[in-house]
Order: sequence, then structure tokens, then C-alpha cells
Amino acid sequence: MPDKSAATLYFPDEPVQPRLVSPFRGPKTVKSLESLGEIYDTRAAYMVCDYQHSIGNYICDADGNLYLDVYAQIASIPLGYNNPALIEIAKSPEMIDAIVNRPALGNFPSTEWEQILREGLMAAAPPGLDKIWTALSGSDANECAYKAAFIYHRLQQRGKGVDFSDAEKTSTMLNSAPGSPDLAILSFEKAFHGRLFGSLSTTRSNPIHKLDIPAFKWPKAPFPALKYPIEDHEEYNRKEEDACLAALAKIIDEWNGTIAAVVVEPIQSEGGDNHATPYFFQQVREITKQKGVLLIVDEVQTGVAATGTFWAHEQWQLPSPPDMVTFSKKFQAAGFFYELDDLRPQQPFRQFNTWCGDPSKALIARGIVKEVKDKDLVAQTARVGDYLYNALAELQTKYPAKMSNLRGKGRGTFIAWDAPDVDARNQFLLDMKAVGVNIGGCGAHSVRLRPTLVFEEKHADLLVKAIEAVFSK
Ligand SMILES: O=C(O)CCC(=O)C(=O)O
Ligand SMILES: NCCCC(=O)O
Repeated sequence: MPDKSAATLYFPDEPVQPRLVSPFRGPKTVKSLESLGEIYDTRAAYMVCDYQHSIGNYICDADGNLYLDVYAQIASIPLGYNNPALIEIAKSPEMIDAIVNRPALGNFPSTEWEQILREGLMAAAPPGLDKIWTALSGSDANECAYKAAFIYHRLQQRGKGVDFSDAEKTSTMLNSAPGSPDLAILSFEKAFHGRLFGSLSTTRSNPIHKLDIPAFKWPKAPFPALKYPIEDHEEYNRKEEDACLAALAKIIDEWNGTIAAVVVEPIQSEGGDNHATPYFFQQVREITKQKGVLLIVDEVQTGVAATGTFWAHEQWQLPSPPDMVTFSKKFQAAGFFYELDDLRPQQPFRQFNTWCGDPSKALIARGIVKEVKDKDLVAQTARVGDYLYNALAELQTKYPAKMSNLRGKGRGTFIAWDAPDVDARNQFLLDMKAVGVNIGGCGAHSVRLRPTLVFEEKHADLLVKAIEAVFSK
């Protein structure tokens, strides 16, 4: 461990505990929500925040309450609020240039773009993947990957250098085959891959996300419902995973060459923090290889050090890398990594839009890569995660009626558990705010931890103490 922790180095003035000056949703927050609500839908707003006074692992609300934040903007703040290293980058001439002269990157990349990519996002590329395409959000990253998969699939069928037929060109203008072919992306039950039109068809976590929206009739495969702790239920879990793998192989066969890619999250997050073992993912890779289907690993939430490796899929020891890995959230910039040349369409303008990403976000991503390396934050997250998991395991033993299925052992701070039911979970999330902790849920009745990468043992102690205060009340 460095002499001083990363949090101490970055945030010498970080509070030593939460500071509550009003009840959760105090008078200023309520007023602000009412007034904002006149022009903007605030019904999903948990708080109104004062980001200027948020610091490190603490988020400040409009009333001046400082909460220990273990949700971190749905898992997307990497280095704490107001991180000084990122503030320096924000003040740099390069950043001013990137913001004031925002380029249409596909058409007019800057003289610095290659260096920004090579030193930043590419410096953290998953092993084996040496190319990148940048996007605007996690959903967009997934959709760009899906498009790459479809274009790749048709290229393999049509053959390289073969032009589109007239029938293809005419039919695609009518949204019909053969130009708009009936190909599919297979996703898993309870998966979350985003909310744009294409990605939403692969999202399966909650009906409310999908209702009323036309969808592609794409297949879904069962995702293992494991028993936790995983290592105590080896036989059961192996059977469950084998059944899901058999179902996956069967569906791919039944779809008879029309599935272009399988997309999977390393840990299903929005859908309930559902884990599978490295064996499962190794087999998914084997099956997709054997059947000529691409494998997209959606690391939008799991990527960037949170699970104790930079990319969660590094823990699987795959026989060959995934074909594409998508990213967003903690990287601030979005996109996907890949290796196969044919995942770059043969013609320009097929993977394209005005912005094709955002250099200002790529500059921040470069800063994040540097800080994660300099401060060894991958190792820190692994260490803190183990510490926190062990403390929570003790709490689970002490309060089995309130906390069960603790999961995320050896997965950094990517830890979750189940509350008895949805009402108990929602009440718990509120009770935690009353003791100064901003914490999130997922799935039907789970609680998930998504702290920053500068969440340390001292923060873990505060969190565990707060949970115990709520449980013992
Ligand atoms: O609800 C959303 O769109 C954010 C989803 C997400 O990534 C999550 O909740 O894990
Ligand atoms: N997927 C997160 C939606 C927001 C929430 O339930 O907190």
C-alpha cells in the first residue's frame, strides 16, 4: 500500500464521516424538486445535488447533507467527486479545445486524436483487442457493437469484395430482407444492455424499461441462477450452469445461422447482481466459437477496475478473447474494443454519426487510466473489496433475516445481497440515507454496492457501521 492512501492524497479535506444537517430530502431539496418539476421530470430523482461541495466519496445534497456515496452515479464516478487530477485536465488547453471545437470525429479527427486514444482508452484495452470505436453512451456502445456484428455476419456470407446486390439495396429501403436481414443478437434473461431501440431488445431486466416500445423478436437464453456463496454450492451451481449452456447451444442451433452475436454482462447488474463462474463464460466462448457466433462482453458497468481487475472478464481465463468488449460509465467515454479486421465495415460511413464519441470525454478517460495505474487502484479495489466482503459476511451471519445471498467475493467492491422483499429493500435504502449513506438497489429485491475506486477501508468501516445501525434498530 502507498504511504498515503489515494483518497488521502486526492482529498486531504474529505470528511471523516457523513454530515447530516437536515432530514433526507430537506426543505431546499423539496423546493428545488418542485420548481424543477415544472419543466423536467423529477420523479426518478432521489436527491438534488450540490456537486461543487461534493468531495471524494461524499455526495452533497441541496440541503448541505454529505452522504457517503456507495452508488456513485449508478457506478460511473471512478475517482471520487472533484478529483484534483481530473480537474487539472478539465482546465487544460486541450480540454478547452475539445469542448469549444467539438469535432465530428469520423469526418474531422484532430491531430491529437490518435495520441489521446493510444495513451488513454487503448492503453487499457482488454488483452487481445487492439482496435477501438468510440460512441456516446453505454447503450450506444452496445448498439455500435451489434451493428458491427451484423455487418460482419453478412460479410462472411457474401464474401469479401462482393458488392451489395440490387435486391439488397432496394429491399433495405423498405426495411425488408435481404437488405435488412432477419438477424438477431442473443441476450440472457435479466440482462441489461441499455435503453435505446436496438439495445432495449436485448434488455430483459424489467418490463417497465420496455413497455410500449416496438422490439426485435430476438432470442434470450437462461442465465444461471446460482446459489451463494458460489464455492459452497459447487455441484448445484455446475448443474445449473450446464443447463443454461445447453439451452444456449440449442437456441443458437434453432435460430439456424441467424444469430450474429451473443451479448453478456460479466455480472448482471441492473438485473440483480447475478453472477456466473469463469467456467460458464469459458463455455459460452467455446460455444460461440464453435457455432460461428460473435461474443460481445458488455463491460459498461463492470469495466474500469471495479471488480478487482481492470476488466471483469480478465478473471475468466478465456481460451480466446471476446470478439468485442463495450465500455462506458467509469470510463466516462464510451465505445467498444475489438480485434477482427472485418468488424470494421468494408465501406466508410456505416459505423458513423456526427460526433462518433467525444474527445473531451476521451481526455478524461486518459486521465482515469493514468490515475488508476499511478495509484494502483486495481489492486486497491481488490484489497478493499475483500476487506468489505468479509465484514459484510459477518453482518450476514448476525442478521440472516435482513441480509442473504451475499455475493461478489473476490470481485472487488462489486458486492451485493438480497433483502427479504422489495418493500424491505426500499425501506433499507431510505433508512441508510437517514444515517448518511447513499446506496442503491438492483433486481427484484437486492442491494448493490458501487462505490468509487477511491473507496477504502476507512469508508468500508463507516458503511458497515451504518448498515449495522439500520439492521439493529
Ligand atoms: O436504468 C438505467 O438506465 C441505468 C442502468 C444501469 O446501468 C444500472 O442500473 O445498472
Ligand atoms: N437502473 C437503475 C434505475 C434507477 C433506480 O432504480 O435507482
